[in-house]
Parts: sequence; C-alpha cells; structure tokens
Amino acid sequence: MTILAIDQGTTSTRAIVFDESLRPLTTAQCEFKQHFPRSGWVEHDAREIWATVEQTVTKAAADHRIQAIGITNQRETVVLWDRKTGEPLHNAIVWQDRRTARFCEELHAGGHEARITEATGLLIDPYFSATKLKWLLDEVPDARARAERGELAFGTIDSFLIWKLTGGAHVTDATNACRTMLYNIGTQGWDAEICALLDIPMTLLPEVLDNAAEFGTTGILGYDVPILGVAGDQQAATIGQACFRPGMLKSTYGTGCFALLNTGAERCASSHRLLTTIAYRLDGEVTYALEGSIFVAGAVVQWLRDSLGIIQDAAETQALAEQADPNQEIVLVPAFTGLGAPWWQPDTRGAMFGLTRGTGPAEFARAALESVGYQTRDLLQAMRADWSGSADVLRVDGGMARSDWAMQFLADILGAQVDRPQVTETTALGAAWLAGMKAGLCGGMEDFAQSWDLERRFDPRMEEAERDRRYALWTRAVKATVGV
Ligand SMILES: Nc1ncnc2c1ncn2[C@@H]1O[C@H](COP(=O)(O)OP(=O)(O)O)[C@@H](O)[C@H]1O
Ligand SMILES: O=P(O)(O)OC[C@H](O)CO
Repeated sequence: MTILAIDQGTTSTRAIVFDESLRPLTTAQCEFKQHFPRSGWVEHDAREIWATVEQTVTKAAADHRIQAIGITNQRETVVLWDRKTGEPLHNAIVWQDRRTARFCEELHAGGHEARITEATGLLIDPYFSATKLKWLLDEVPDARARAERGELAFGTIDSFLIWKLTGGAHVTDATNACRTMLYNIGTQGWDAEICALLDIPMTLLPEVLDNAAEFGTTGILGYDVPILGVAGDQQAATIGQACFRPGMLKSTYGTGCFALLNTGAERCASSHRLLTTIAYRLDGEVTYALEGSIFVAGAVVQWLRDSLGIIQDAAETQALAEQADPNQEIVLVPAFTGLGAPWWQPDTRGAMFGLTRGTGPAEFARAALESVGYQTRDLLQAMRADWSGSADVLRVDGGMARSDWAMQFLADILGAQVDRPQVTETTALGAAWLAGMKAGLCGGMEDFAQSWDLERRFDPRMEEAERDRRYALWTRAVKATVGV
C-alpha cells in the first residue's frame, strides 16, 4: 500500500512515495528555471512545472503501485490557462513577485484594507494572488475578453496540476483558496464584492474543497489513482508537524520562512500585521492559524553561495559562522524582495550594518544565519501579542532547519525550545497523510500525532540580557532600513 505526495515548491518539484506507516520510500526531485524579467518580478513557466511533475512522479512511482495521491504546493502563485487546451496564457506569476505594488497602494489609499482583511484574513500586498491575476487580465492581450467569454481558468499551482492530472477538473482546496485574497474565510466562499472591486470574473475561479476530498482521478501512471489530499505547502507542513492543538506552532525554513500558529476553531484577528489563515478544513470544519511570512530565509544562504561566492554549499555556513569574530556585531537585513510580516514593506531593499575592515566571509555567514532567527522573533512577538492562549511548542522543518547553528541561534534569540523532527519532509508528509487518511490507508489525527518523533531539541543558552541587547540591535537595523 503506497501513497504518492507531489510537493511542488518554489525552486523544485519533489515526488515522494510513502508506505502506509508514512515512511518515505522513494524520492525524485527536479529543479526548474526561475525567471526574473525585471527587478522585483519573478515568474515560472507553468509548462515546465508540469513537465517536472510528470518526470518526478513517473520516476518515484516506477516500482510501486500507488493507491492515493496528495498534492502540496507553493502558494499564491498564479496560473491562467485556456480551458480547451490546458495551455497557460503567460508565465506563472510567483508569490515573490512585486509588480503589483503600485496597485496595492491604490487599494490602500482607496480605504479597502479593512474590508479585505475582514473577509480574507490577509493584508493588501502584492504577495497574494488577486492583484497578480488582475495584472494578467489587464496586460495579456485578449485575456479579459476571453475570461469574460468563459474560455479561461485561473488557479494556484495545485489547481493547475489537478487540471493537468485529471484532464479538466477545476478544483482547489480551502488552504490554497484562502491565499488568493478573493476567498472569504468566514463564509467559506469566493467573495463577490472583492472580485467586483478587482474586476475579476468569477467564472475563472475553481471549486473549493476540503483538504481531504475527492479532487479527481489521474491516469498519469498508466492506471487510475485518486487525488485525495491537497494543501498549500505551509499548511501541509503544519499538518505534517501534527500541530493539531491550539498553541502549537511550526516554522518552515525553505526559500522563505513561514510560521503558523494553530488558533483553533475561532479565527484570531491580528492587530500586529500577521495574517489570519486557514490551517486546514476537514469534514467542513475549519481550523484557523495566525501566520507570519518572511520572504527571505534559506534564500539568504543561496545569496552567499550564488551571488557572493563565499560558499559552495549551504552546509558550509555552519563552520563559517563558528569562526566569526565575536567582537564584530554585523547585522544583515535581507530585504532582497521587500519585507514581509510584520513590516510589509514591498519597496524596501536589504542593508548591512556594522561593517569594518575586518569583516569577511565568516561574519557575512553568521549575519545571514542570524537574520533568520531575528525575523522569526519578530513574528513570534507579534503572535504573542495577538494570541491570548499560550504558544507552547515550536517545531521546525525545511532545508535550513538542517543547520544546527541556525537552530541553536533561533532557540537563543527566542528564549524558547525549538524541536526538530525525525522526518523533515513534513510538507510532503502532511499531503501524504491527508490522502492516506481519506483513502482509509492510514490512521486518523490522533494516531498521526502520536507518530511524530523528535530528532533534536535546541534549548536556549543565551542570557536574557544578551538576547534583549542583540534583538534591540536588529530592531534598530530594520527601522533604519525601512526608514521609520
Ligand atoms: N545546512 C544548511 N544550512 C543553511 N541553509 C541550508 C542548509 N541546507 C539547505 N539550506 C537552505 O534551505 C533552502 C532549501 O530548503 P527547501 O526546504 O528545499 O526550500 P524550498 O521548498 O523553498 O525550495 C535553500 O535556500 C538553502 O539555502
Ligand atoms: O515553496 P516554498 O517552500 O518556498 O513555500 C512558498 C510559500 O508557500 C509561499 O507562500
């Protein structure tokens, strides 16, 4: 009995086959091209993404009989395609893309934020799908007229992949829908008023299902397999980390960092510029989360490797950070594509503070790893201020969570325990569990939560006064960068 999880991320696509005990058996991975047509613009070729899915799925599943498929994906990224041919009209506009910053300012100036936040739980920012979709409708020749004639379909990546896999099912799940800025998380339906405000024809939008549901059947493996689980990757990681109790928090360190705090069946509105989002929806019952989204986490390590050439491999940052001069207090604010929560400054760009003649690769590497810890503290402070319950567990995952140095600094600067699980592919695991549970192949929530296993706990070692002093340096650096 095997389950296939497709994890379609920002920089690569992975397909992982799990057995019924949710142990990973085979993995196939394929990177794809990032397109940066202008400063602040980020695109993917959706056809290339589909090709990476075909390749990885057939490779990973070659020696297995797959009984159910789960899909998890980079969220917010927008695809607009032709309903007849399934061909995208334009490159996908990626979540990191800032091209709609001006239009978002107009929405702010027009006094629309309160209504949009009340309906969607989000803030007005180019990050979310809605303004990117509007851009495509306005800028791609003929797109709006064709959309109005019902010839086109919009979807986030999950929806596009399901269409391709099934040959035309137009569906998504509640966690992906709630990142579009078009979905009402209270009424659990597309918001007609926001669609009208942004001039988005509602015929473009997919049907929204629970996370564990019948999304369609695919013949990609030469036999019929049902797609039974779908979730946006950060929500899938929340599920994969078994954060099922209010107060449980996970933080994923991939390209960006996304922290989600389970707040239970009641939505918790943020007064500190966090997002209210759907953690999961099972049997029609919604569990909400507060989310803090940081755009640059592991990407800062990629910058050290690809732009500065200081390292050849991400893991080298550990040894470099250990060698860094303790007397140099270098602070890096990695606002390469603006700042996300809780600052939300799309136009800010990065800065470094405290440079001396003696500053070298080791200090750069340490400042890069520390920047991720500091940004996480920004998020957790905002969460503590918003959430009256106690956030008692922090579970980490994602590529950068492999760095012991970064995770120790995180525990130190938070003054809190940080738990790293045995299975770090939590995103794929979450999607596999949703599909396996729906198929009746694996146990329910309780069983799954029991199977979560600790690999290492990082306890804080830094003195409180030192922690506060360092965090004050960071806060000063961010304020100087943003100009407030
Ligand atoms: N040992 C390490 N130390 C620090 N950063 C790392 C390490 N290993 C991987 N990373 C970072 O983790 C990121 C990849 O994580 P992953 O979860 O695969 O990301 P994504 O799903 O966003 O593509 C990269 O940005 C990489 O720089
Ligand atoms: O693909 P990742 O892991 O970088 O995650 C991207 C997020 O879903 C964006 O919101």
